[in-house]
Amino acid sequence: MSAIGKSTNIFWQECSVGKLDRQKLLKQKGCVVWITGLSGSGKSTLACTLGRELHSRSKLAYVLDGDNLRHGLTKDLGFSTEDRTENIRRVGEVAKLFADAGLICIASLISPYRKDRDSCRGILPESSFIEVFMNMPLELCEARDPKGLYKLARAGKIKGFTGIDDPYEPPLNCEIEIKQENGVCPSPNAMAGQVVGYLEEKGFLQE
Ligand SMILES: Nc1ncnc2c1ncn2[C@@H]1O[C@H](COP(=O)(O)OS(=O)(=O)O)[C@@H](OP(=O)(O)O)[C@H]1O
Ligand SMILES: Nc1ncnc2c1ncn2[C@@H]1O[C@H](COP(=O)(O)OP(=O)(O)O)[C@@H](O)[C@H]1O
Repeated sequence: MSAIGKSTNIFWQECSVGKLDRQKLLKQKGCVVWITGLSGSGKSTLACTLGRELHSRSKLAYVLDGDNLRHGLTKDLGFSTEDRTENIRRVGEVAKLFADAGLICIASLISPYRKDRDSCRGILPESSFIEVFMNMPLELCEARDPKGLYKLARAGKIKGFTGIDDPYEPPLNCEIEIKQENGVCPSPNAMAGQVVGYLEEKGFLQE
C-alpha cells in the first residue's frame, strides 16, 4: 500500500500474463522510438515511414504523434513550458504502456526540453528508450513550412513557436541522429532504414 502523487491507499495489481509472454506472442521486444526535433524536421514523415516498414515486416508498431494526440489525450494543453512538460510526461506514460504491451511505440513530438525527454527515458526499462534526433537546420524546416506556422510565427501571429521565440534543446546522447549529408536530407525510406537497422542490431525485432 502506498501513496503516489495525489492517490493514497493504492496497490499494484499483478496479472498472470506478462510482458515476456506478449513479446513471445508478437515475436518482437517492446520499446519506445522517441523522435524529437523542430516543427518541419520530418518527425511525422519518419514515424509513418517507419511504421509502414515495420508493418511490412509483420512487426506491430503504433505511432503517437504530438499533433494528433493534441486532438484528444492532451487537448487541454497548450504550448507554455509547463504544458509542454505535462504533454511529454503524459505521452511518455502512454508510450511506456505500449512498450509494456510488447509494441514498438513510435512517439513523434517536438519535445523541446532535454529534462522532459530524460524523464521519459527514466521510466522505461534499460535500453528500451531509443531517442532519435531529427538534426535538421532551422532554415530547412522554415523553408519547408508545410503548415505555414513559421510564417505566422515570424509575423508575430503565433507566440512561443519552437525555434523562433521558444527554445529547443538538442539531445546530448541520443541513440540515433538523422542529419543531412553534404547538404542533402536522407529520403524518408533511408531515415526509416537507419532506425530499422538499429532495432535489428539491438534485437528488438525478434522475441
Ligand atoms: N507554439 C508552437 N510551437 C511548436 N509547435 C506548435 C506551436 N503551436 C502549434 N504547434 C503545432 O503543434 C505541433 C507540436 O506539438 P507537440 O505536442 O509535438 O509539441 S511539444 O512536444 O509539446 O512541444 C507542431 O507539429 P509539428 O510541425 O509536427 O512538429 C505544430 O503543428
Ligand atoms: N526526408 C525527407 N525528404 C524530403 N522531404 C521531407 C523529408 N521528411 C519530411 N519531409 C517534408 O518536410 C515537411 C515536414 O515534414 P513532417 O514530417 O511533417 O515534419 P514534422 O512532423 O517534424 O513537423 C513535409 O512536407 C514532408 O513531406
